[in-house]
Amino acid sequence: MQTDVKARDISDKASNSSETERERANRANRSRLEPPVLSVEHLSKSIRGRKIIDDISFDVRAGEIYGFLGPNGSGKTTTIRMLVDLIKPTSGRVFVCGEDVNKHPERALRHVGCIVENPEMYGYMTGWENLDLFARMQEGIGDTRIEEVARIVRLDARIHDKVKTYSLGMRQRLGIAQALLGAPKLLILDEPTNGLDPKGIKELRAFIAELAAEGMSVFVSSHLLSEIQLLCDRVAIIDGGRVIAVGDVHEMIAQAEAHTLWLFEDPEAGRRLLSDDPRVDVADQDRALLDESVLLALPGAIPTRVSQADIPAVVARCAAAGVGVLAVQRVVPTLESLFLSLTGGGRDASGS
Ligand SMILES: Nc1ncnc2c1ncn2[C@@H]1O[C@H](COP(=O)(O)OP(=O)(O)OP(=O)(O)O)[C@@H](O)[C@H]1O
Repeated sequence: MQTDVKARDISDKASNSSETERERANRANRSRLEPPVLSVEHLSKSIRGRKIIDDISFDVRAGEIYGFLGPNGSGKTTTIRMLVDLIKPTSGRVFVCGEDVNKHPERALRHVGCIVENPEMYGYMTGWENLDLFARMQEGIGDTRIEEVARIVRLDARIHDKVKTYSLGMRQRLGIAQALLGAPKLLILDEPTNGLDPKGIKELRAFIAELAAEGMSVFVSSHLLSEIQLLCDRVAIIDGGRVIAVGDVHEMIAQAEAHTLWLFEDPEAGRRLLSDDPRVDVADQDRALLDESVLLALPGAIPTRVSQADIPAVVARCAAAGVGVLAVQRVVPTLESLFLSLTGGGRDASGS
């Protein structure tokens, strides 16, 4: 099934950048009229008779941050490797800025900066020396551009230090700086937040938003819905090698059934009240598929399905019965529960 969710206006995802929401929405509207920067058409890949990628299609527009979301092993890296001609598709085509990646890789890939897996950097050399080494492999990239990319990824203050003294986040950003050297129109990042601490993730998010604000398209893969939700305009969701949905991630989340967590002074009395209430469906703890961080934040919380409109009346009923409500929290669905709502409950790795 392929669900195409109508694109909506862009919200405040780029709050760390200098671009206002209106400017961002205008840019999104303009870019809808332009030809896509990346077009993936019916791409498939079989390895030793096994279909790893099965007929996937999507477009990425100019200046768009596009999420490629799927669980481990769903086929994200294999797809990205085909996007940049590291492996050949079994069938289907990929176009970058209108150029066929398979037929004219050099012409197509001069518009692309990419990090697949961890970029190789030399620890005994400085950040600058590493960038300079890559710059020499391409034509027309001088010191000014190296300075520029170091500034973009916020490494300018440490660019002359040895890479072995860098944190993981700094190495990651140096990798992105390298990918940016040739001023690509499309930046492809495979799970860029892997291994980063919250500060590193926040910084990465901020400058990806800035790059997009300046017109670059960014294609980011992740297995974390929350990450994609914070970063991306639109998303393709991949599972078992098939794209099961394409569209606006916020709309998808809004349409997915959210859980509501309840925390009571007396959990047993609270559970009895909720179970008796026809407006509330008390969810099975194990099947609630809740985000671990939410469960940690609310230990003892009871997961339910309840319409938002009914919550005040249910809270009032609890209060009238003398059962104190400590907290009521709507939770963002996990990738797993989003899958369930997109596939109508029938998640099947084969996609059939
Ligand atoms: N060269 C290969 N030979 C056989 N199977 C492969 C090969 N490359 C990938 N696969 C299989 O294809 C599937 C998709 O792998 P892929 O690495 O693309 O997924 P992914 O979504 O990037 O996952 P992860 O986030 O864990 O890297 C997996 O089942 C993997 O085992």
